[in-house]
Amino acid sequence: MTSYDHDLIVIGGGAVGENVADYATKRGVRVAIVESELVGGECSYWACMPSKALLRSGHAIRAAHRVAGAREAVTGQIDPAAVLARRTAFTDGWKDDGQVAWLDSAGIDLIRGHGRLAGPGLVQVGEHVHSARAVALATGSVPVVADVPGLAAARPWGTREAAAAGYVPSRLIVIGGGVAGTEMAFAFSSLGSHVTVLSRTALLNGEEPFVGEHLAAALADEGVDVRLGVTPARVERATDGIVTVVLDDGAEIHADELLVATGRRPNTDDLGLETIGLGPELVVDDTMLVNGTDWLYAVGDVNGRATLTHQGKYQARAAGEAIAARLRGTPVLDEPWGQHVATADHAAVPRVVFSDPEVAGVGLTEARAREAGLAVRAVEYDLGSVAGAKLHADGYTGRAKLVVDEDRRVIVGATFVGQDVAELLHSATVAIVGEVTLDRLWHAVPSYPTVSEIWLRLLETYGRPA
Ligand SMILES: Cc1cc2nc3c(=O)[nH]c(=O)nc-3n(C[C@H](O)[C@H](O)[C@H](O)COP(=O)(O)OP(=O)(O)OC[C@H]3O[C@@H](n4cnc5c(N)ncnc54)[C@H](O)[C@@H]3O)c2cc1C
Ligand SMILES: NC(=O)c1ccc[n+]([C@@H]2O[C@H](COP(=O)([O-])OP(=O)(O)OC[C@H]3O[C@@H](n4cnc5c(N)ncnc54)[C@H](O)[C@@H]3O)[C@@H](O)[C@H]2O)c1
Repeated sequence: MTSYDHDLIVIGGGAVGENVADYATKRGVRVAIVESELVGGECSYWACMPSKALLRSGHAIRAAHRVAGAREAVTGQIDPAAVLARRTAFTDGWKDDGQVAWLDSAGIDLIRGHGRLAGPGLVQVGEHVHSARAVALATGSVPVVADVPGLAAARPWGTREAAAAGYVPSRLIVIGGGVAGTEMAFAFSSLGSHVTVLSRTALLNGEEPFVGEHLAAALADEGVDVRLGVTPARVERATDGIVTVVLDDGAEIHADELLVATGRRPNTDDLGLETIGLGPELVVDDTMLVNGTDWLYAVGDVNGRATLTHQGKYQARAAGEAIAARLRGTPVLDEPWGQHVATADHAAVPRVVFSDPEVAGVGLTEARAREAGLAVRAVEYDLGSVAGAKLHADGYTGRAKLVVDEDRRVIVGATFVGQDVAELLHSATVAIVGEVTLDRLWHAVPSYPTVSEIWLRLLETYGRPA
């Protein structure tokens, strides 16, 4: 009988890798994690946590300003140094001692270094080759930098540098009108930067069209210069440090820093995939098993299915337990919505953008549903006219939309834009995953006067059968 160093080696100790390891370990699998930087990964140190910490203080101040009686109590300015210090506290000062202690307490081995496949079930770290019955890749994603002449030489910030910023530049240009660019524009504008956003398309172009319109208006209200439909043609950084972006229409914009947030791609660089006959694009089944193998898994951002921490962790729970089941020889429950599959990746991925107003969406947009061939009907409603929203903030503005599959009479997509709508989203996720029919939804009564009454208004707009 062959002996292995471990039952499972997980390459990459971000949130996703940790969860694969945790769920497999709890089922009796002996696991090691290989990590080349900090245990906890991008989300903990350079993405979700620090970016949300940078955003939160500005949101709190604006929320108080929107309520008469409270606004009079907020008389000072935001304190950027205190915000940056609070952000740093959320990253534990970019130290992973707490995460390492957790791995230890969970009985998961940690191997520090760059992991690379060296053949089936073999992982090379430095000079040493470790063997395992199964390997899970959880190596995350890396930024895609736009191919603009002069950009690399201008030493732009990526999202890492922005999230870990030690100071607030007085002028900041953001290239990219996606999730990261939009959030960072709100964060640095709140902190006092004069921000210019350059986007080829509407902001958050993949969401319902009213999303980008609300965000562009809110950013403009904040004093952000939002330029849509523009493409940077050239970038230069002068010897005095000032950055100039020249647009395709010849316009020039000057700033102290430039942030590039133009998307990410799976991190399959230097992973040794060629040693097992695979190329850089990993295709997985719903248990995250890589096609053409019976021992290799790819989980989280690296498989490109849904590049969000919560969805990667969901995949990790399924994969960790599927790996354990296969290693033990017990049944793999891989029917749709079974214990060992990530079916929700196809139907119900929740997305929150922590802008102000917030954006919260789950499932399909109307356009995506139609592209998928579904017979859908969509209804929209003005969130600002719901009593709970009016109480929540004076002059509340927002919008909501449901996309209904007319054949099954269930919701396949929901989108909300407005202050604090993130907490509304899980109700829609439960409705989609549970395939709750519209007829039954009429019996899910929202409390009065909450923002959730938007559900009733949307149902009334859709109408009841005669
Ligand atoms: C600015 C920004 C903000 C974001 N905000 C949110 C948010 O609010 N909510 C949300 O859900 N998602 C957010 N995301 C997305 C989220 O960060 C990712 O979906 C998440 O980090 C993916 O987790 P992961 O474990 O797959 O990868 P990662 O977190 O990238 O972890 C991968 C780990 O693998 C390690 N590694 C890589 N290669 C090797 C190797 N060969 N050997 C050893 N170790 C290796 C890396 O060092 C890293 O620790 C944000 C992303 C960005 C860029
Ligand atoms: N709140 C959250 O959950 C959150 C926040 C930030 C990031 N993220 C995750 O991180 C990922 C990366 O974020 P992102 O905003 O970089 O990606 P994105 O795909 O959301 O947006 C990229 C933007 O860059 C633009 N772009 C691409 N190439 C360009 C070019 N050559 N020139 C000019 N513009 C160009 C695109 O049109 C798009 O607007 C997201 O997909 C998301 O999964 C999540």
